[in-house]
Amino acid sequence: MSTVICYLSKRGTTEYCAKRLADLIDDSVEIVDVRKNPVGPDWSACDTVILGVPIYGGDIEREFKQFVRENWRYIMAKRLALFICGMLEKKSEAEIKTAYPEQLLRRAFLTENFGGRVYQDKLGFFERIAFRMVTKIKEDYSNLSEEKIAAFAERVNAARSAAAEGSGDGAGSKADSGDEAANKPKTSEKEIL
Ligand SMILES: Cc1cc2nc3c(=O)[nH]c(=O)nc-3n(C[C@H](O)[C@H](O)[C@H](O)COP(=O)(O)O)c2cc1C
Repeated sequence: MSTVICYLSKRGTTEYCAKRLADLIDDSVEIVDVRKNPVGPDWSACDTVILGVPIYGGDIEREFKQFVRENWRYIMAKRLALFICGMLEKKSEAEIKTAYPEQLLRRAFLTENFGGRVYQDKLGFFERIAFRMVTKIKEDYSNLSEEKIAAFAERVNAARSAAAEGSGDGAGSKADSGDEAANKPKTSEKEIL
């Protein structure tokens, strides 16, 4: 069994995080850009799913929501970890809740905001204005945390090893996120959305 990281990225930061995680996770990892592959991976081949999405204007892109909706039953059946890329650290908790439906959050054994980065010359005129309004930042800026990415990967590795040794997902698992559920879809998206 392998790990799949499904992400959306507008300007490369979330993609960078997905690739860093893939380097740090001790497993064969498939990376899926949901804009290029909205159908998703071969879900039967993986037991661990990581989702990652950036925050813009307090929300996430419609395509990502659609990807999650359309693949709900598969995602809910796997060992699940979720991240966002957002610069507003104080809003991390609220933005994670905005990015992911409540049931996905309950299902996940791990959630994190890795921070974000912006290069002003990559922004269009209106986006530059919107960015300044939201963040009050006028320069290039990064608060992306390599430490958080590494710690996240470590917990994914720990969960996989614990499951391999037969002791659940080993990472503060929640009631219905045990390994026995990893490949058995229980809930259809129609029941949820
Ligand atoms: C126009 C604009 C609006 C943004 N709004 C938010 C926001 O509401 N909350 C937040 O935490 N970060 C916000 N950010 C920061 C982005 O989440 C950050 O740059 C992230 O790294 C982008 O990821 P990406 O490169 O994968 O698209 C905003 C950035 C821009 C350019």
